[in-house]
Amino acid sequence: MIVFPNAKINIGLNITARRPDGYHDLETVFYPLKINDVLEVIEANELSFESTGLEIPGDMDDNLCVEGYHLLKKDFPKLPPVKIHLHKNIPIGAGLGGGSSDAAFFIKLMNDKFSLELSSDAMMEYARKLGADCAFFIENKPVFAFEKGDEFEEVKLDLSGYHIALVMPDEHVSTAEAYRGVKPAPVSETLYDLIKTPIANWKRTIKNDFEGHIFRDRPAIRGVKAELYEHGALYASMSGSGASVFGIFEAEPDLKNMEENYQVFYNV
Ligand SMILES: C[C@](O)(CO)[C@H](O)COP(=O)(O)OP(=O)(O)OC[C@H]1O[C@@H](n2ccc(N)nc2=O)[C@H](O)[C@@H]1O
Ligand SMILES: Nc1ncnc2c1ncn2[C@@H]1O[C@H](COP(=O)(O)OP(=O)(O)OP(=O)(O)O)[C@@H](O)[C@H]1O
Repeated sequence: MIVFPNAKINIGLNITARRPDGYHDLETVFYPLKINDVLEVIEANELSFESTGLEIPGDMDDNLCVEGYHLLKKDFPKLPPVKIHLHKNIPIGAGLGGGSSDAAFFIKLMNDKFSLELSSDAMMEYARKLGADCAFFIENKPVFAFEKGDEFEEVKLDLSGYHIALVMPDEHVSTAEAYRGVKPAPVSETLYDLIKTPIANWKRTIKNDFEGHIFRDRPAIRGVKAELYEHGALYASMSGSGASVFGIFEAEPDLKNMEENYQVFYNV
């Protein structure tokens, strides 16, 4: 069985409080992107994991798909061993949630393949244990997310009439490091309301709280956002904890000069 885990972007990200468990409360809007990994699972005699494509840091046991297998196996001891093949295409350490998506799609695939009969809520519960971003990818539709980023309210947001371009500078930001640099603060106007306003307003109203310190330490990323605006973006922002930056355009932009320095994905 083969599935195609996709990336996400965060449109707006407000970090509102530090939680007693060391995590942070936040509000963000998750939007699915058309950049995909390929994940194949075959029944086998022993558990194995192999990856092709982009190199994934860490060994087999650190991979979120393998962690997902162990998590399910605890509750479904009869689950047979599987061979997992992941072709990695979503940039890593990019704020695109690639690892989280692989894990969520792995859970959905195992649920289908072995008829585990888990509800969407039950799969989200497993996903939450693997990472804050992970639960979003179970239903994988635009949502306003709150608390740790793993509780959701559906939002009607359809950007299919726009062109989203994604630019990947040659920088990788660790999520934990990104959170350490932020001073949480409550918001005066919730993103849940702001996201319903015209995109032309977003440049003024919708922010990613990570940009402050990450742009200070890594000016190249700030430069990418500025260039997207110079190319006519209606809205541009770093995604999640970076380092990728996306731009929302009315028509397909010509970013050829950016392609010389960065990896550019069009119409994602
Ligand atoms: C930056 C975002 O991608 C925005 O969507 C997410 O908040 C990160 O989600 P994720 O990568 O799935 O995060 P996890 O793997 O659960 O956590 C990685 C690290 O990020 C920090 N973390 C994450 C989520 C959150 N709400 N508060 C945090 O402080 C913690 O230090 C944690 O150890
Ligand atoms: N299947 C996987 N794909 C990529 N990274 C993985 C995977 N499983 C575990 N990891 C670990 O997770 C780390 C970050 O992965 P990922 O690419 O999802 O981060 P990110 O782009 O910063 O996403 P996020 O938006 O969730 O912060 C990697 O450095 C790697 O060690």
